[in-house]
Amino acid sequence: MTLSAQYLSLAGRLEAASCALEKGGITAICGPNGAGKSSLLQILAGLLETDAGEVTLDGESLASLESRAKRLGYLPQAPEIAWDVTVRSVVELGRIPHRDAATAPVEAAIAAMDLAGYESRRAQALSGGEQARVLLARVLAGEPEWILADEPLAALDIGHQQALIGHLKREARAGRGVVLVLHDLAMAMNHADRVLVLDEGRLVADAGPAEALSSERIAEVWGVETRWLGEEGARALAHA
Ligand SMILES: Nc1ncnc2c1ncn2[C@@H]1O[C@H](COP(=O)(O)OP(=O)(O)OP(=O)(O)O)[C@@H](O)[C@H]1O
Repeated sequence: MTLSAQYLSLAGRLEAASCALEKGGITAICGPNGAGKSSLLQILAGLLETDAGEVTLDGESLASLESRAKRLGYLPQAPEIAWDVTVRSVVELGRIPHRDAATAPVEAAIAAMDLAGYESRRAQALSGGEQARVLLARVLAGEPEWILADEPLAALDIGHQQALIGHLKREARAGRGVVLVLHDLAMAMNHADRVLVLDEGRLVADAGPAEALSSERIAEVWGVETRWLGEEGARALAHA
């Protein structure tokens, strides 16, 4: 049930980062530009080699795990669709690790990402946010145990952001692991169960959102004076 990283180091990108992530909740990875968030996510997904350290899934090294692609679904930062194919074909690619043509997960993913009616359209000709939803649907169609998504909310309008975070919360409650790189600290504060904060390649916090994203920590790591407004679960971040 655990995706675990031990002393991950990669020159200029990460320094001895260790964490043990659990299924059943949303973990957010936050930090300033260049802090190492995408690098950590790619390493957790088994897509980037480290100079030192190891990632294990339920105690087994990712490096030697044959079922990695089936168990870990990864969405890169600012993805683009480079192939001239239909929306449905892109979403169906999510089934490749399973080597099947199951339609129910494809339909469910299309519905979850509000893409009903888009199935026959050319994916390349969609807007940036629509393409982002198609690529998210591809990840969901693979029904991975872990969803690792780099800035999945960045291109989405507020309605689709709310819908996606609601969907990911339900996936987490249903027992999946969800790990999201987020720049929107209010989203992390309101929706994550746990927040990892990276600063210049070092993991400087691994705690619940209120502790990890305190105003003091934001000042220290991001160099910005802020204060949290509103109630728990509906906080907004204001410049102090
Ligand atoms: N392919 C690469 N080769 C070498 N260094 C890289 C590579 N990709 C990123 N870096 C460097 O590693 C550091 C961490 O980059 P990373 O993309 O992990 O940061 P990030 O926290 O995701 O940043 P952002 O918020 O800007 O997306 C940066 O200094 C970056 O310049």
